Amino acid sequence: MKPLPTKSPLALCMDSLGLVDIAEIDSNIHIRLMYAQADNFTGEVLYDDLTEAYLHPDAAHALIKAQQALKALHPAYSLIVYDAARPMSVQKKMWDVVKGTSKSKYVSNPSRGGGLHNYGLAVDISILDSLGIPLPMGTKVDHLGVEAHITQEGELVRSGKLTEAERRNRVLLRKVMKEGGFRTLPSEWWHFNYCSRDVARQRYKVIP
Ligand SMILES: C[C@@H](N)C(=O)N[C@H](C)C(=O)O
Ligand SMILES: [Zn+2]
Repeated sequence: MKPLPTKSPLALCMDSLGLVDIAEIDSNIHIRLMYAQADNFTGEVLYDDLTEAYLHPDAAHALIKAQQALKALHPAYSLIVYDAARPMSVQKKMWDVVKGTSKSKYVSNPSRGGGLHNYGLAVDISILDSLGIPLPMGTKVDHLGVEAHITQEGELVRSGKLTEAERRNRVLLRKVMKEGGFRTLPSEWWHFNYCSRDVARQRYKVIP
């Protein structure tokens, strides 16, 4: 008999908090955690023992609805998750990199309660085409700058910083995520919250 794969301490901690491994509930959603490699905005590996994407069950079910909405429109496309539940200990490392810089507005401050990732209620996500290649969205995921803002896409297209096809791809991502029940974040095309910060603080638990 094949032995069961062993889970890392962080994965077991996520399990113990009642979070769900997205791959276990929908194996068609791709997972590639961007903070498990050093080529992220911090320049450091932040998840040295996590390869799974976890979410609170409420957000996980919304994500499955979003994947179904995408498949209904484009059967060959699939969602790809770059980050999901994120411990507050990791949020502190991110914050230390940006605090006191112009990039601090792109990271939730842990001393103010952090953000929705720290409850397993936010996801960083994009769309893969039929060949498994991410659709062009105008910037890489986690580009901390105005080109990633969703509030100025018309102007970005007019000034040649975003193509019309890239804008349409972002619109498609927003459409299916909203159908799932997620909300957008003005400064990041890839980030979606399941609920407001107030609701998260009232009804859900922080991941330490
Ligand atoms: C750093 C970026 N990927 C991110 O997650 N930003 C949000 C706003 C957060 O830190 O909660
Ligand atoms: Zn995010």
